[in-house]
Amino acid sequence: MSYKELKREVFEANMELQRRNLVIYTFGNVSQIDRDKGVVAIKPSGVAYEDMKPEDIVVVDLENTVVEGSMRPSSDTKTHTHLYRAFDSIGGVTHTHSTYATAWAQARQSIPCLGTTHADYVHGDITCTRDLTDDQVNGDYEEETGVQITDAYAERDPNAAPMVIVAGHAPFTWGKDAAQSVYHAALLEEIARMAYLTRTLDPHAAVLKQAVMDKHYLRKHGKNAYYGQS
Ligand SMILES: O=C(CO)[C@@H](O)[C@@H](O)COP(=O)(O)O
Repeated sequence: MSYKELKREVFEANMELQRRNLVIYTFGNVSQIDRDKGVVAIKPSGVAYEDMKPEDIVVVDLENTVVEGSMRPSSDTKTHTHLYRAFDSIGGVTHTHSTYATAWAQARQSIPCLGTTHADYVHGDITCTRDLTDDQVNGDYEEETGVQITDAYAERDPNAAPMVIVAGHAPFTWGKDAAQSVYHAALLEEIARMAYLTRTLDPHAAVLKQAVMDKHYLRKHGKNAYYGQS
C-alpha cells in the first residue's frame, strides 16, 4: 500500500470517529500500521476533524520519528506504536474519550459482561488497567500508557478482547485495520453505556453465565476463539 493510500484509509477512519459521535473538537485519534514498510500513519495533533485533509495524516516509524508529513503527530503516538510493537497481529488503533467508556475508566472499574451484546464481542470483562505508578507518570508518559495496557494483557489474547479502558484516562481499541479499530471503539461505547444503565437500574445486576458467554462469543468468532485459542 502506498503512503497516499495508507493516509487516505487513516483519514477516513478518523472521520468515522466524528460521524459516530465518539469525539468532540480535537479529541481522539486513529492510526494504522503498514508492517511491510515499518510505518504508522496517525492523526495530526490538535487538528479538528472538520479542518483535516487526507494529506495532513502524519507517517512515523516504529521509533516515533516522522518519515512523512508537515504536522506534529498525535501526542498519543507513542502509545499507538507501543501497542503495534507488543501486539504483532493488530493493524489499527483507536483512542477516544467517549463518555461512558471514559466514565468507567475514571471510576477505575472494568466493565463486567452483563449481557449477550457484550459477550458477542468480548469474552469476559472489558479490562480497566491499573493506575500509572509515580515513576511511570514522571517517565515517558505516553509510552507508559502503552505499558499499562500491555501489562493488563500479559495473560490475555488481544484479539479476544480488542478494547481496554485505561485507569483515570480513557479507552483504546484495536483491530485488523484502522476501520475495524473504530468499529470496536463504537461497540465499546455502546456496551459501556448499556452496562452503566443496567447497574443504575440494578446495582446487583448479575454477570452473564459463563456458558452463555462462551456460546455467544463462539457463535460470533468461531471455535476456540476465546482464551487466546484463536
Ligand atoms: O482525546 C484526548 C483529549 O484529552 C487526547 O488524547 C487527544 O486530544 C490527544 O490529542 P492529539 O491527538 O495530540 O490532538
